[in-house]
Amino acid sequence: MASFRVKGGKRLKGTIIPQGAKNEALQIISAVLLTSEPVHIHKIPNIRDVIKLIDLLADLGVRIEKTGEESYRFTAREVNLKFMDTEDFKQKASSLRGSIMILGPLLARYGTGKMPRPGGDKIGRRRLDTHFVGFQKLGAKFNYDSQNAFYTVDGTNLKGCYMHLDEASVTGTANIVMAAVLAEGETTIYNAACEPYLQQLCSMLVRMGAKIQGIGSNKLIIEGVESLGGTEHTMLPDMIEIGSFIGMAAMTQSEITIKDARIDMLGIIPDTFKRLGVKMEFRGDDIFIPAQEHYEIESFIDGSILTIADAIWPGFTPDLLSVALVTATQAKGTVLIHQKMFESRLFFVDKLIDMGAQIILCDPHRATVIGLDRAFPLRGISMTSPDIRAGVSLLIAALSAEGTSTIHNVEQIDRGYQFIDKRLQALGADIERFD
Ligand SMILES: CC(=O)N[C@H]1[C@@H](OP(=O)(O)OP(=O)(O)OC[C@H]2O[C@@H](n3ccc(=O)[nH]c3=O)[C@H](O)[C@@H]2O)O[C@H](CO)[C@@H](O)[C@@H]1O
Ligand SMILES: C=C(OP(=O)(O)O)C(=O)O
Repeated sequence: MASFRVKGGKRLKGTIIPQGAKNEALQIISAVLLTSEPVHIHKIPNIRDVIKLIDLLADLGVRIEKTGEESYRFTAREVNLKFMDTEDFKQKASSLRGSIMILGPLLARYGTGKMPRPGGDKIGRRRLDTHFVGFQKLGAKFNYDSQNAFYTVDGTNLKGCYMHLDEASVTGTANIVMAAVLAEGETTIYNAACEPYLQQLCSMLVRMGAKIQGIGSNKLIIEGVESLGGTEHTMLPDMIEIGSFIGMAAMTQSEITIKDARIDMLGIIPDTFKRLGVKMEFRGDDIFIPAQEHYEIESFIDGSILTIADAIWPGFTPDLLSVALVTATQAKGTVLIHQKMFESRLFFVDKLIDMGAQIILCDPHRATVIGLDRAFPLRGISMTSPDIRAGVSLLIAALSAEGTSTIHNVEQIDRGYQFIDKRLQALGADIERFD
């Protein structure tokens, strides 16, 4: 288990370039299984989950060539389906969440797919019903071996249909879209998720020859095609990283420029941090965050306490609520943070409280933060990162705190943030990794 030692209280300064988006990468890399032709992908983040998925594809027989620092060419000419029956597969596929998205492409192209219960953050119940109900509606047979926690889908003649998803699941929508693009006839997916990750996936599939209408909306209409061809794709900058850097800059009173942020694809993220009082300027496609000693949380128009809640896109992503929460700890004012989707994602606030933050955990979904307005700094402590986004929020708290903090289990942070210690060192942070 690796750890970070962080000496807090230093102001950071400089420019940071966001990595390619983690959750987009997991979809896009799974989609290479849909074609026998090469798919050349750029801006692939060098993070644990993505590397694990690439390894899994290599084990499935996909030819993988590294063509640049962040570029790979994938050719899934033949796929070794037998690998899915091995212990090795079970162990590797169950270690990340994104692996679930190889099922849709394998079902579409080979009529079969298998998967152990996938891993990912332990942030509450993470059901997969939407994925499997969608496959079944397309005509696949589904089996769940509860003793071994192993899912199987089979169906060689998928047929398009109308479906209304029970929830707008991000990975579920990606999986069903990837199954439907090669199904016979028309599939309508209503209540589809439409995060930028999905917009990017659908646009790539269209470049590969798929017929998809409604990209960016919650109603996708897909006309199945016989086969798909190769293409080239570049990942968007990671919007969750960008939000994390905005929060970090505010908390540490740092002047930071986030380069090439694709502001047009960030949705409500910048405005949400602005409501916490964080000042920023858009300079072309860069986000400039000035060093700010004080920032003040807005109230609602009627004077009541601001609520920041997560919602499916185009709402505020749940993956940035922990960062919004930590950012509020040094603001002036009060905010209610409401995590609607996941029930175990706010428990990390006990560590922030140990550091001196004023937070009331109302219930597993809601926390009220009473900002300190820098009346005193947080103090460094020793803590363990429970999940990827709580982990980065604790890191932000540690960077702003007085004294030294130790954060254990930083593999959780490495799942989603590329070389984060080195990139923060380049901005002047005093952070050191040790085993
Ligand atoms: C690899 C990947 O891409 N992971 C992301 C993906 O996970 P993932 O695709 O697993 O998450 P889902 O979109 O399926 O659902 C997330 C949670 O929200 C609940 N839910 C979802 C939709 C809805 O309309 N109502 C509702 O309550 C689900 O029951 C579940 O508990 O999307 C999540 C929600 O943005 C993000 O936190 C994860 O980072
Ligand atoms: C919850 C997340 O990831 P995963 O779905 O891979 O666990 C996340 O990226 O915040």
